[in-house]
Amino acid sequence: MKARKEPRMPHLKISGLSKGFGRKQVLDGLDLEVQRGECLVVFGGSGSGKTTLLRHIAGLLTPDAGQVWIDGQPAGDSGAQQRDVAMAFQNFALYPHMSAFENIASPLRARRMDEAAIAQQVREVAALLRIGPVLGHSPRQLSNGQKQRTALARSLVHRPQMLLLDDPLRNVDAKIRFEMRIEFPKLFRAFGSTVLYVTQDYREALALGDRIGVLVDGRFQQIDSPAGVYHNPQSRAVARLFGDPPMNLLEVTPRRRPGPGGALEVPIGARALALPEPRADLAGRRCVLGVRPEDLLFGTDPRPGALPVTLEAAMPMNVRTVALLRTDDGVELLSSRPEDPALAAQRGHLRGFATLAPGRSMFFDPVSGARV
Ligand SMILES: Nc1ncnc2c1ncn2[C@@H]1O[C@H](COP(=O)(O)OP(=O)(O)OP(=O)(O)O)[C@@H](O)[C@H]1O
Repeated sequence: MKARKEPRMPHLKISGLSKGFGRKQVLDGLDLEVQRGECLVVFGGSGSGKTTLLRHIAGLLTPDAGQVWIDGQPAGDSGAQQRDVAMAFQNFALYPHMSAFENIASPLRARRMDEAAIAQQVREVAALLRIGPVLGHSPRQLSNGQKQRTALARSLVHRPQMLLLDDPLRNVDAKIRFEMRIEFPKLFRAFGSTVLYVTQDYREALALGDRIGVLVDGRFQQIDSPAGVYHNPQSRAVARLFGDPPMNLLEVTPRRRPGPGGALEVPIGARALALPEPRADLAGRRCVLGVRPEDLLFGTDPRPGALPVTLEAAMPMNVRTVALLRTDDGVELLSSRPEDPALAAQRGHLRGFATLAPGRSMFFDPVSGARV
């Protein structure tokens, strides 16, 4: 007889979680499942409820409704201490009177571990975080990056099964943020912890998440892989949260192009832009067209179905060049392409044409914002 495959129990399961403070509903029937060893990034704007969610998982808040399960056990049944959940906050405060070693050792001392085991575990985690040489220093002798690593070592040292990180890179400089973004995935893998990682920075979310939960209005609007939220957003709200420069969003009513074939175009002012995808279902329907700047192509050669535009300005941005285009009716569009010094050096206005990259346009309902 064949063995039946048991469905894997999620390490963390949240269903219908609701929480309000006064009249403000912060979490509104939120659902989530996270597998053991997974890094789920909770991404949302300031005040969207990210910290409130982590505090429920850590057992520091009681929900108004709904439930948190850890390993299939209702989380309310045991205190946060027993749950093997570690939480680290934005400011990562270190004890100022203790050395880096003692700061890292403090959770182990609280567990009454013996000295030899403490020394070994502290040294192991310090080696992984590359702070071995500064373990004897006090916090004021550490650079900001070393402080950050020390604080992180303190939350990882007892190898928590679940690690809740509340925007840990918010207050560090760009260089450390970049370094840690590269190192975090390796560290998380080395420790095997399930990680819930809160951030307001979409680049951090894309870099770190196995999956990203996009928190808007107290619920996850989409929980998906980084590629999924970026290339296949299920709503306008999710689409506009990812990407810099942001996605072009235009209210349009697609119509059939003259001639045979049944292809569509979107009128923009007095002209129209041909749609490369077959979306006959959208003919005559008012909707919002979403096009990422990298999918709006600019060139100086006329092409059938291209939209005449004027290049107003081009600026370098990271290793890309972003062009601000304007249609003859004054509609502004952003187009981006791999670094293009000739375009970036362009002075004065340049006439040209905009076209859509095939298969990359998205459409949203103008009222609900849902993908159509
Ligand atoms: N204990 C509390 N009492 C009253 N209101 C609270 C309390 N905790 C949080 N709030 C409110 O709930 C909302 C969500 O707060 P929360 O800290 O969860 O947001 P966040 O997404 O983590 O924001 P940020 O990214 O800015 O830290 C905010 O409007 C906040 O003012």
